[in-house]
Amino acid sequence: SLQPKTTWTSSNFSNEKSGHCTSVPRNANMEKLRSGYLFPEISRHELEHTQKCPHARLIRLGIGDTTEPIPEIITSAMAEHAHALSTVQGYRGYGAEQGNMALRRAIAETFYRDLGVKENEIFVSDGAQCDISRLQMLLGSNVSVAVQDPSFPAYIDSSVIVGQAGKFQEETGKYENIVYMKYGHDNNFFPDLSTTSRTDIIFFCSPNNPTGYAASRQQLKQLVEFAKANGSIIIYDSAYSTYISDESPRSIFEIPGAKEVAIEISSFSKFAGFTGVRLGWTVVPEDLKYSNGFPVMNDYDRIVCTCFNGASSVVQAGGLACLSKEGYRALSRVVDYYRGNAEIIVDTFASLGLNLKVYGGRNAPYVWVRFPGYSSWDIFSEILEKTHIVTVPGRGFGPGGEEYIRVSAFGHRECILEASRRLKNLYK
Ligand SMILES: Cc1ncc(COP(=O)(O)O)c(/C=N/[C@@H](CCC(=O)O)C(=O)O)c1O
Repeated sequence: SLQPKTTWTSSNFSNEKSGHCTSVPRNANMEKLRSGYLFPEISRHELEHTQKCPHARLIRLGIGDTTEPIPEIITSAMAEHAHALSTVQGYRGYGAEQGNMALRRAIAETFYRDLGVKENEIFVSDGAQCDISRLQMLLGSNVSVAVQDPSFPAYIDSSVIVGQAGKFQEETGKYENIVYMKYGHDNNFFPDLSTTSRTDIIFFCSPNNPTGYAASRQQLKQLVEFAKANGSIIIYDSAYSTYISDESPRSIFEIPGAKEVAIEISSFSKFAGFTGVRLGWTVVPEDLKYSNGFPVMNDYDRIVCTCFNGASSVVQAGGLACLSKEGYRALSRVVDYYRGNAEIIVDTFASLGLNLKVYGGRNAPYVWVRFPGYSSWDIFSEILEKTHIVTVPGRGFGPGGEEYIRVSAFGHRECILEASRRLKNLYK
């Protein structure tokens, strides 16, 4: 249940000293963060709405959180492992910080077969969001960063927290020292690299959150060449790769030369429903070297060993079951179910006849809807107030998201159909 949680930020905290204060100074980087993290903010708006309309049946198409049960073959593998911990012969303590070797091998086999990714280059974790922060610890504050605009907010917020960013500029809605690679309907959803400044790190998400766009092979070749020419490292987020239904690359390592310039993070959250179970992985290729020739993988291994004691053994048993033939087949049916939801959402907005433009939903569980001339927070509020449907205002993903909303396809089918009916009643 949603508890009222005030997120204390610079904007809603007054500096009056009340009661005892320590002498510890606040981290100046935390001061730079402009508002609460986007998704708890959405939850806060949702809570306020339910308090205002206690009888409304809310439909949550905001935070990209899975809703369908995990197939029995996977949950029973976790239960079996958990029960074995009650026996002398079955009990296990700390595992390898890098992950269970059988699981690392299964990830290599399932997602990187014939791509030359080896199991020792795969680091199992408690989720991609956590790995983003561990990678930021690895990189430190003296690197320059580029992000897509709009983009998943964790890249920017973690860059601010570790000190890579300068001050926030109210007038542009951007942080200094971060390069925002604008992309959208007017440039085929891929940034113009010919006008993009060089940075040490390039965060790139495909299929993209929030736009749902999957970069083409040609575009990713450009990205790899751009990174190679600039001596940059790509951090490629493939959390939604299992939703790709066309020939778009599922991994950056499908692109020749990528192992010398890219790290890939991914997750069990969106294809296995592990958003609350917590399991992900990061690929750091042996060929990826710092400017002094030192392998990045060695330092990432040190970060993992020092700052993380490995993913839960129970959850890793579940991960292994996900990648079994039967488990993966069962999960593919769930991914198809969400794809069907996305199709209904795309058709709904396309049918409204307003001057709006509908993107995404084909290779990702997100539909990206543009209401030209409207503020995305106004659209978000109008839809919430008049249809009790939660979406995410595009502006929350960066200045490039203005005029858009993101609609998640994660939901029970009857909720998606009801949302479709309500939107048609509102706008038709
Ligand atoms: C591109 C991308 N990468 C990583 C994640 C989080 O992955 P996990 O930490 O493995 O669950 C996400 C999760 N996104 C959800 C949930 C966000 C959240 O609650 O932090 C969303 O965009 O609604 C993501 O979109």
